[in-house]
Amino acid sequence: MYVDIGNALSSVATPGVSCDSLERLDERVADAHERIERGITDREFGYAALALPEDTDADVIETAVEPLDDIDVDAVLTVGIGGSALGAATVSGALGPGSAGTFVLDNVDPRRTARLLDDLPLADTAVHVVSRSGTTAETLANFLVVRDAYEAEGVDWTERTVVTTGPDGPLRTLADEEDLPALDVPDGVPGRFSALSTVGLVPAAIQGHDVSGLLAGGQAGRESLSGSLFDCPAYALGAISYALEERGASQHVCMPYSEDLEFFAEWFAQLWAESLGKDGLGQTPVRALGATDQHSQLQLYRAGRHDKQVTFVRPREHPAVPIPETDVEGLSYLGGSTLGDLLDAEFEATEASLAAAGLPNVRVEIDRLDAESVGELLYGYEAACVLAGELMGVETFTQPAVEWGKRAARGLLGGGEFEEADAVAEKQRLLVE
Ligand SMILES: O=P(O)(O)OC[C@H]1O[C@H](O)[C@H](O)[C@@H](O)[C@@H]1O
Repeated sequence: MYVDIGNALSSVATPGVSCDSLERLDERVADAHERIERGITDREFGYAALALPEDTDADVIETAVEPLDDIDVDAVLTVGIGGSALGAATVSGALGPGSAGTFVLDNVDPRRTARLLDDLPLADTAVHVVSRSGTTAETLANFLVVRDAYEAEGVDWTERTVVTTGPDGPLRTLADEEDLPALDVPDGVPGRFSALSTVGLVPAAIQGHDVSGLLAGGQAGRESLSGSLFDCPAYALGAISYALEERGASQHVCMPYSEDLEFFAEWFAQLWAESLGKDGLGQTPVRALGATDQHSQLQLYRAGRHDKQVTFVRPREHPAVPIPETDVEGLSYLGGSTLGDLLDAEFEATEASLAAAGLPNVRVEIDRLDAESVGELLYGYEAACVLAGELMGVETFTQPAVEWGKRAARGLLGGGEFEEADAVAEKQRLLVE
């Protein structure tokens, strides 16, 4: 992974702004790096995520999905939500379908769920049900609906299902009762940091992707961590994002120039929002796609309120799709190029346009969309996020605000006594009166 913060540095280095000078910032990166290293070594909660490339056993994942070889798997359906869905969606999205298409049920929208279950060839569809807690209402409800659809078609779902969950909870009970292949979530790793584990890699294994390569890429990211933002791409990204946030960049636009990285932008949104949105701080993540969103959002980024950091994410190599020569007047300039050339030109023009307008932007590149590069990209963003959290002084690995809503929803559905549900009921009562 390569990170170029050149276009953002001038914003940070502007004299008189209430932001650390670069030198001081780098000293703080060195301190934070020491803290992070201690956390990784001791496998402390959260920091353990940065040890996943070493701790995840590709063989365990590959062995768990072996029984699926007896079925001609055409599709893999992930049933999970948040960190239990987005890592897998990102990996599979970035690497492409491999031997089976991937689908994700991470919402309880009845229209979408019904349509998806109607369309999927269930006899040839493997299901990966993931919930770290084993209690998340959306995931368990969707799984019950999926099971029912298999039974209605007379297809044995138990032969097609792999579960990944924690040691307790209803999902673990169900896996035990039905004798399903069940993988453990890694200890001490919050869902949004678990892409490079059983949580994120099962669909990739079913699709025949190179799970060891993904972990090797993560390990390259691990080995690149060092005590200076000038030597470590991940920390350059984390430190500049922190510094820009301090300077008013309250929004962080993640703009991949690759359709296959669209899920990556969604994964980034959860990582950044849940980890850093605390104590009145944090950057609101915004998802955009190059070149498409140049034609819808770029006007705002360049000429609207300068409260944004734009981070471009792109592979350096593209498959060659030549644009045919034409003698149509006004189009001849396209002939002889490839779609990749055009995409690159669009990217470079946009980057220059934002820089010329003084909007800080960062460039994150990988060589190509292969297992190693994607593993390194995911690891690099996680390390960037952990570093930014250290610099901001927030509790990166918790999400109390999300949990309030989860408890309230369960309470409202009769899933136990929850004070939060009482608060919602009281608010509804006041609205009615
Ligand atoms: O994996 P689960 O326990 O089902 O949790 C799924 C998701 O639930 C919540 O929304 C949390 O805020 C997320 O961080 C988590 O990834």
